[in-house]
Amino acid sequence: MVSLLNPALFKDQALINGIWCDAQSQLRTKVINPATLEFIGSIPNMTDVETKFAIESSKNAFSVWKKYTAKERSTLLKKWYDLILINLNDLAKLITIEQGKPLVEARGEVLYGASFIEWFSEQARRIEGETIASPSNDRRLLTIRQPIGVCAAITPWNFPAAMITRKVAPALAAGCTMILKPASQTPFSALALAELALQAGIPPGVFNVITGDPSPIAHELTHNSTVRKLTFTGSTPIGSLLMAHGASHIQKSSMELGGNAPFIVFEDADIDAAVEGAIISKFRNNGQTCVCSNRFYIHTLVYDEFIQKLKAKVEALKIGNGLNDCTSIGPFIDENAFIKNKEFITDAVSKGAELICGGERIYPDGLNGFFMSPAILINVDNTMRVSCEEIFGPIAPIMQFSDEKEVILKANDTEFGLASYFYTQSLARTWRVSEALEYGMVGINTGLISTTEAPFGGIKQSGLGREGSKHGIDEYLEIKYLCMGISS
Ligand SMILES: NC(=O)C1=CN([C@@H]2O[C@H](COP(=O)(O)OP(=O)(O)OC[C@H]3O[C@@H](n4cnc5c(N)ncnc54)[C@H](OP(=O)(O)O)[C@@H]3O)[C@@H](O)[C@H]2O)C=CC1
Ligand SMILES: O=C(O)CCCC(=O)O
Repeated sequence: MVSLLNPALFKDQALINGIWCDAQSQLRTKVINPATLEFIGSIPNMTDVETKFAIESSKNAFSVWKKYTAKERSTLLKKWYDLILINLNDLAKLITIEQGKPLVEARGEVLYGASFIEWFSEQARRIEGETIASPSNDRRLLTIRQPIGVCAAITPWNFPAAMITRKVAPALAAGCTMILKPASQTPFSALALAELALQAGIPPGVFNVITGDPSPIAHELTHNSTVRKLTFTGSTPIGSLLMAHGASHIQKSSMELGGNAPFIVFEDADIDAAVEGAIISKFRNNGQTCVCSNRFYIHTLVYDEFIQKLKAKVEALKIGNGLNDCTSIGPFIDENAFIKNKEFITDAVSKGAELICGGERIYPDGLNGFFMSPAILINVDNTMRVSCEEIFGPIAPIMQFSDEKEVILKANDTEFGLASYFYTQSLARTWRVSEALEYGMVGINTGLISTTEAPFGGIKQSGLGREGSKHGIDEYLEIKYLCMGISS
């Protein structure tokens, strides 16, 4: 049992129509702490049966919620935001215990997650239509924007709070209702957020949370034509599967999928800044974010300096239980993630790469969790899995280059297109490279790009749609065109 300042935040039931409930089967799934392997609690193992109830509840709630004025919705979202800030420390502790990230990052995630609720509480009041110049005097043309209706979200374990608010807040701001299925490995943050939404006065059924077996739940969410929109963050294969399911009734979807971010350091870069950016963009959340740098391209003229400085910083990272204040790197989410990363290293080394630090299983302070020391691989090439697949772990694969055109070709040579990064002090190169990179997001002289105010999303197989920013709410609105005949 987790000890919290506000014990009411630890919920181990699903929330349907404002009522905390168990699975009809009474089956439950265990959740463990990935740093200690200790049992945290368990959650109802629901299936399509409970999903149908949740959809019905969301449908009924939609008929009420869509009639709230924009200001009323905005006020309730703002109350939710305020309650999250009041409970910041408990929510951060829950994230660290179920996901493993250091407490300082978990606090950052709660604030980042809350910022979407604050932002969309403001955007709720800026949903606007347009008037259109008419081609004839006997007609007037205009548009209004209306909520899509019942929406569903399926979220991953790497950001147990922020991936929820980034989807739920714009949906509710638009006047939609939402059914969430959080990741089974990190459900407690989502359930705590739902409890706070109830306390804020968001009406029953507007935000439902169901936990359990992803296949039957997702099957119902994607085949039931009441659910007009699905938003997903996770792996590309599951995103593709969900889109295919939803296609049966032309379900609208937004997808935030895998990445393979290049991180390019040109010869005119500020190397200390580039090393700092590399540490943040590669090792944040133990490398488990979709925008983490996946491949480093370093210009030959600054290669030795970059490697030497990066290695010193990587070796200084403190690995351990995220609840300890000095920890900068936590565990993998599970053993499979550890094994996958070990295989990346073995594959790369067998093809000629050199492991210059890390890559070992470790037991910091005697902990049994899924820990690996952060690794740097040099002499990497594009035949190695580590440069083609999403790593999602603390491995930095490094390659050299000497020509701008060549490095852009290599950076774009992937089916992914989410985040990319480069370092230079040349203004002309900044524009050239920014325009040439085939990615939804480009970090220039920074390794940290995410913020509520900016559009987050990818191109190619990294996804569809944008989250956050003024565009995020559009994903939950339909445009309706009104054509008014006018007798003269
Ligand atoms: N873009 C991103 O931010 C993320 C990318 N990934 C990538 O995916 C890899 C694998 O991670 P993993 O956690 O397995 O990612 P998944 O895509 O499998 O999981 C993400 C979400 O999808 C759900 N899910 C799993 N299987 C199905 C299914 N058949 N139908 C519907 N929903 C499903 C999961 O539920 P449940 O938890 O119940 O299994 C979870 O809620 C990572 O190593 C990383 O490369 C992973 C997470 C986030
Ligand atoms: O990994 C993700 O899907 C979310 C990235 C977190 C962020 O930077 O917004």
